[in-house]
Amino acid sequence: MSAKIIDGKAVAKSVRDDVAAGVAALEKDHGLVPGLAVVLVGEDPASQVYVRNKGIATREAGMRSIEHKLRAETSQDEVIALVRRLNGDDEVDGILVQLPLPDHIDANAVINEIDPDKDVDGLTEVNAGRLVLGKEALVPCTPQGSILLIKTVMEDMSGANAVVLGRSILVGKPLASLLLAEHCTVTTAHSRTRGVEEVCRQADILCAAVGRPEIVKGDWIKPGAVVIDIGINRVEAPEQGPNSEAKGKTRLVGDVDFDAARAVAGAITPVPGGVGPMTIACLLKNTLTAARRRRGL
Ligand SMILES: Nc1nc(=O)c2c([nH]1)NC[C@@H]1CN(c3ccc(C(=O)N[C@@H](CCC(=O)O)C(=O)O)cc3)C=[N+]21
Ligand SMILES: [Mg+2]
Repeated sequence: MSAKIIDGKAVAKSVRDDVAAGVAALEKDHGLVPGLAVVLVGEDPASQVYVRNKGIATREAGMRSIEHKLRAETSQDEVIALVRRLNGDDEVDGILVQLPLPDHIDANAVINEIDPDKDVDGLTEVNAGRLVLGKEALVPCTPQGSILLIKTVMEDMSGANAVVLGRSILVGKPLASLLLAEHCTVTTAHSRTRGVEEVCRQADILCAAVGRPEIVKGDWIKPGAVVIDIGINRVEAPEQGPNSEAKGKTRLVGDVDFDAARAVAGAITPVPGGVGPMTIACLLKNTLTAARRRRGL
């Protein structure tokens, strides 16, 4: 048996098309063009690529992209002052502060300055609280995208055993809340979990978000399970010898040993082309949602 490969790029495209249609309707009916402000501090190359891609996707959806690029030495107070300015700017519907921030800045302090109704990353304490309480929230993009991908292969998650590997604030914790809201029986496993392989083998839905390349092996997976690989790990391309042209090149791998897993799973997301594209699509979705809700639409 070989698993169905879940095409995150295709699902993301359809989410983005829906967002674009919603944006067009908002402009036609109300003369509103949603705006997404992205704040980048420093010159981290990976972050620069993400921010550029977000800008392109935002404009493709018909929204305004407002990019603030600050020097790596920018003080925490200056970043907070910018966030407050964006909070007060009516043209700005969504605010995303790109993580990680430089070491001298307390990311928590900055994130919690964001107006919760513009917090399109869903990372403020207010949105995290709303999510856990089952209230209307802006939901973190990667977990939201993961749920949408599961729904493409599983009509009803009710009663399913869902295991989330990882307990980060960005992914693991909110994903566990979302799975619970879908009526799954949810287990969060992490570095202190005893017998993690056996825990994973019970999963009808296995979500891996620990940031360790290919740690989930084929024999951790229950036959027929849905496997959502949230890891994005850049590793040295191993097939390249010292004389290879590609020496020093890297490739992207997930937290799951894909080739082994696809022989056991019922459905699986690839890396790249799985959850990653959904993250950006859901960011656009949240920005449209924020633009509507802020105006009671
Ligand atoms: N405030 C904040 N919110 C974030 O959501 C956030 C962040 N900071 N900092 C960095 C991480 C990472 N992240 C990704 C988004 C899309 C892809 C993505 O589209 N990946 C492609 C491949 C991209 C590539 O080739 O590098 C894929 O998986 O197919 C990956 C990673 C959002 N993050
Ligand atoms: Mg996110």
